[in-house]
Amino acid sequence: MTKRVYEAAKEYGVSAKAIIKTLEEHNIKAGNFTGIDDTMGHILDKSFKSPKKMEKQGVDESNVMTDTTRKINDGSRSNQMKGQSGNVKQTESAQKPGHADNKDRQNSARRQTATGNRDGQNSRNTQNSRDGRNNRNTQGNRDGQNRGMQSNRDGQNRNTQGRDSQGRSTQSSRDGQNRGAQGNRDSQSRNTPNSRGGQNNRSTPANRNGQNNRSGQPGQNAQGSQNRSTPDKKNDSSQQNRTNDGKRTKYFGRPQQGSENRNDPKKNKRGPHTKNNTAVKASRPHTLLSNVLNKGKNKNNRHNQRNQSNQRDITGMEPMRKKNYPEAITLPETIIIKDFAEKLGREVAEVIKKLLMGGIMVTINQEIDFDTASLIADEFGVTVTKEAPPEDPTEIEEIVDLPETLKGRPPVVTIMGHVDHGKTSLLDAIRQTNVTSHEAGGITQHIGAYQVRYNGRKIVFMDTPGHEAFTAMRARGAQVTDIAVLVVAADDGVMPQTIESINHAKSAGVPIIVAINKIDKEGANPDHVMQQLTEYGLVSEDWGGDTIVVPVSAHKKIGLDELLENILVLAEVLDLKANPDRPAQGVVIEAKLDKGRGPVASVLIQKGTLHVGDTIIVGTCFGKVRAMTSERGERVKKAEPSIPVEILGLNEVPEAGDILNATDEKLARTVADKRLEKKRSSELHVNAKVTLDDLFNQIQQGELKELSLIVKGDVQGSVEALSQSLLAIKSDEVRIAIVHAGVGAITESDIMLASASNALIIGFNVRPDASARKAAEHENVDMRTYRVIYDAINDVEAAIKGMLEKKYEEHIMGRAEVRKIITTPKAIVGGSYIKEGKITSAAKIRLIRNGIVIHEGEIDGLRRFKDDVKEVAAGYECGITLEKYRDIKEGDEIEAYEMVEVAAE
Ligand SMILES: Nc1nc2c(ncn2[C@@H]2O[C@H](COP(=O)(O)OP(=O)(O)OP(=O)(O)O)[C@@H](O)[C@H]2O)c(=O)[nH]1
Repeated sequence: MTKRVYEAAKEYGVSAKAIIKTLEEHNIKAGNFTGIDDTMGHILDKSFKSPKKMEKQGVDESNVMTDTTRKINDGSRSNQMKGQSGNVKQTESAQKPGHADNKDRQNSARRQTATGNRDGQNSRNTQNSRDGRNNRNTQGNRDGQNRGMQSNRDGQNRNTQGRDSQGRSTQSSRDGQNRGAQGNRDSQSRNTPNSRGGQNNRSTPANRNGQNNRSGQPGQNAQGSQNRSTPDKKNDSSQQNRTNDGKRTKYFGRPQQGSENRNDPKKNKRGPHTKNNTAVKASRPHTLLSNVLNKGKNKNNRHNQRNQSNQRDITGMEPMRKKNYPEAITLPETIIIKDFAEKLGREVAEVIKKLLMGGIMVTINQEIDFDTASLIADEFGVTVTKEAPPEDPTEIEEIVDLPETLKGRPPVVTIMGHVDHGKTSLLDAIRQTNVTSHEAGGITQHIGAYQVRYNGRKIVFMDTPGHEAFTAMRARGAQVTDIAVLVVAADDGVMPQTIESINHAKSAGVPIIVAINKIDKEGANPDHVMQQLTEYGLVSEDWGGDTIVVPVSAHKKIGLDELLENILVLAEVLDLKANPDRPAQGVVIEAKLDKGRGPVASVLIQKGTLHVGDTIIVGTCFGKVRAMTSERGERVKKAEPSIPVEILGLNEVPEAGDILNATDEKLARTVADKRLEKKRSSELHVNAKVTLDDLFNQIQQGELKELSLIVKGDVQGSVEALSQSLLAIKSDEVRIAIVHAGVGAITESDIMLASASNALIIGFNVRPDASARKAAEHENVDMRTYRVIYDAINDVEAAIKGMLEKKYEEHIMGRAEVRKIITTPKAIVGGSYIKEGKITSAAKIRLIRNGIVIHEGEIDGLRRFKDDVKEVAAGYECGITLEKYRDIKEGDEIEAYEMVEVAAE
């Protein structure tokens, strides 16, 4: 009777676990009650019997295993050890050129070893005249054993295809053994790994080979399985094995045939390097299938897949289903993962995985930018070039100016600085000294910029001090400023807007000249200012830095020449140039509709020269330049780079920051039309947004069948409660859907979601953050915030029924940031900085922490220095105490608002 694992364990004096583990290492799954077949027996012998014992047993076993087979077995082992065969001819052939090409010598060795085994098997089969059952068992055992040993030697390889193939062979052997030698093994045996091996074998080449051998034809898998499941048949099969003993070469016909082919290259259709080919050829269709199966079986095993391809290489065959990965691809600015994977010829999962490894989480339909995509493509060894962006019919083609066409142009200067530090006074002082007195005549008029002449050279000053104009232009992609003059009052020093100005200039890449103003004033301390500026990276040239610092007095007109001189020096360093001989390009600084003259636009020409009579396109407007005027009110016929002019002749009023292009009339018209179309459609899109006020109207007009809501709240409980209550609102006309509900402040992404899904945002005890407010304004998204759930539900219900009462509207006055907490015996004072608008002592306030409203109430005290004040404007600091509330913390936001009565419509 067959030994069970636990019995064997006793016999070897080891634990059953050790037995199971050892068998597992040889790809045999076993449990405590699994019967030990011969293959297993040999494995266990080798593992748990001492060499001496083994030797002895080897002799003892001579009645089972012939000397020949042992020799071959040894040969196979030595093949494995050396990675080459010294004594088996067929194995030598494995080293022929086709294999020598193979870089993976290790695999080659493995392959050779496998072949050696097979060969050995064949020769055994041929030579052996012993009982078929035994032979087959022996073969099976040896085969299994050898390969098992190989697996042992190369643990890594256990999961490779090589190993698979070994595994399959092993299983096949076992299978053959089961069916052949122990055809009537008990059912338990069928449930052992062997029988599982048998199942696998049905789809594996080795087994199929075995089956073919047995049946003499392929496609006997079913029979194989029948054998296993039908004892009678199994017996038949074993009977057949035995009776067919003499025809064993037929049994193993294919390998034998393969062996012949290997020995005789002439017979080998695939050429000299196909020793293995032949073997594989015989089983190629099976291999294909088994590859697929193995892929599924071992899909998580990268090594396996890698070695599969190695194995194929060793065979010298074309890798099966070889993918032709592109070497180079072109990519647009952004690409969806799915399309990207397609371009790479890779699985989406592979691409996502690579991104994940780079710390980027994406989904199949998500977009990645060109840079990210190039990095990933690089990982796959694919070269990337950027696709030319599709032509935009709303764009005017950029003219590239050759270096030789460029000529010097005046610098354009913007004056920036904190409130009251003297920007306007400085501009005026420069204008008075350098415009009115030097260029007599003409009434100066405001056109947004003016030119001054100093030492025979021009400087253009933007007439709108402060960074508002600067940032507005930049937001539209227009950069007009070459140099920023940062005005800092010598008595006040660096203030919040000074820092903001520095940051704006820095982010725009505009060099800064510091003008320390009011040096005439008592208490002026320019050194202190210079000291403060070093903290922001502005180190004066006098102190070894590279920032030009000029002490000035706008009032006393001190240092103005020096300032202008330095502007010109810096301009020279900047080497400001433009091509004046080309169609003009400029930026609108200001625009208005003049009753008498029609649309008027102040433009700063940046490239080329604008002439009266030129056809121009400015944003969505177009026209012919009817007249041009300088800031002195003089009519001019042309305007060169850096020159500000006021132009007449446009069909509409453009917006500040719009780009002017001189072009031909037809193009101007069509492009302006396209731009207008684009603008209208985007406006239409924005206008279609649902609002609580317009809800009833939209429902009535049948425009709205579903009211989408985004619910944000301070805690999960309130979000859930509010969502449930909102969903419970009954209406025949409209269905309520909550597209998103979450905890936390209303963010920009909530707004974008609301915009995309035409949803209303209902906030409970939360407020929108700054970017969300801006986005909501831009996207026309209606946000409603509540402190009482009941109010929110009431409002939505009333809006659906068209009964929304709206007597008062909340008007946000300003926002302050609490920067320091001052504790006094009487109160907790929030030392705050007014970021936007203003805060008045009578305002209602909300105290917001991380976007959550933590308190709503009134202001108790508003102080600047030691004085109580009624209001504090943006850019100033103040102390705020709240009525009956002391939990103020640094970083909190105080939002001041008032309720404004809305006039009845
Ligand atoms: N003593 C002295 N006072 C000056 C000087 N320059 C400006 N001032 C005064 O400082 C105050 C603010 O000057 P503005 O030119 O209005 O300052 P600003 O920076 O343009 O102010 P905003 O336009 O409010 O941002 C005015 O009262 C000026 O008279 C100066 O050089 N010396």
